[in-house]
Amino acid sequence: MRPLAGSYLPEFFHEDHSLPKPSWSKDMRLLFDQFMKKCEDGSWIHLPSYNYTLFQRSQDISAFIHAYLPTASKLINEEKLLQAKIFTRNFEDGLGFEYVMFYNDVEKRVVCVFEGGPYLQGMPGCLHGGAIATMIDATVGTSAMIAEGIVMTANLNINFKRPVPLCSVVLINSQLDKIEGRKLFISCNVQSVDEKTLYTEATSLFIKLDPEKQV
Ligand SMILES: CCCCCCCCCCCC(=O)SCCNC(=O)CCNC(=O)[C@H](O)C(C)(C)COP(=O)(O)OP(=O)(O)OC[C@H]1O[C@@H](n2cnc3c(N)ncnc32)[C@H](O)[C@@H]1OP(=O)(O)O
Repeated sequence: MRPLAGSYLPEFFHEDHSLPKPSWSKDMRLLFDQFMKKCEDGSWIHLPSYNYTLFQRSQDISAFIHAYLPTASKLINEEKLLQAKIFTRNFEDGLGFEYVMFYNDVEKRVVCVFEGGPYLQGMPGCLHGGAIATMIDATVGTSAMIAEGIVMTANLNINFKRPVPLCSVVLINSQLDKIEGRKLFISCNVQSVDEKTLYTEATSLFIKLDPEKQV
């Protein structure tokens, strides 16, 4: 399996969607700048984000699925796979998921600065719970992938404690708690920018995929 490499991907997939855009709010931009400052001494790393999955060439996606997900591969339409994109990165700017992640290797933490746009409404004026769950999964998933490579979410347990106001900026803080064999335990919370409101708490279990197993 070839590793993910920027030079290996077609030019139009190189756009890093985690960089500031005119649609970002002042809070989002401020937090981005604060974290970029923390990156200067190397303690934090800015994680780029693209709108493709691990591989873009159809034969590589196919090889991945056959190696890691042989059961699913029987039901997958390979032609449709050519259109596959990460769904959090395919809304128009400012309308859906706007986010940027940073990683601290010493603390084993991934922090996501997230602003959920107007197309993510659930209850009036509030962010849809599924959108929050998606971003929690993406944040803890990133943490798991950094630690162990090819992983899948086995369990995601979420307590929604306060509604998240639509179009507000939140901090998603994740922490790799422990690794036991193929199991990764990662906890997470979602807080307001001023850290005064705890919106959501979550725990998760990720499993490192074993290509010897028929999943
Ligand atoms: C560039 C782009 C970046 C983009 C980066 C963005 C990252 C996004 C991340 C998104 C990730 C997803 O949404 S993934 C999509 C949602 N998830 C899925 O579809 C996964 C579906 N489930 C599965 O395929 C399977 O259950 C697996 C792979 C998770 C595990 O299967 P397996 O490999 O056969 O493992 P198995 O033997 O069953 O379990 C291994 C050990 O884990 C335990 N275990 C397994 N499941 C559970 C469970 N739910 N709760 C407790 N414990 C469990 C077992 O008891 C066992 O413990 P012991 O006996 O060893 O002690």
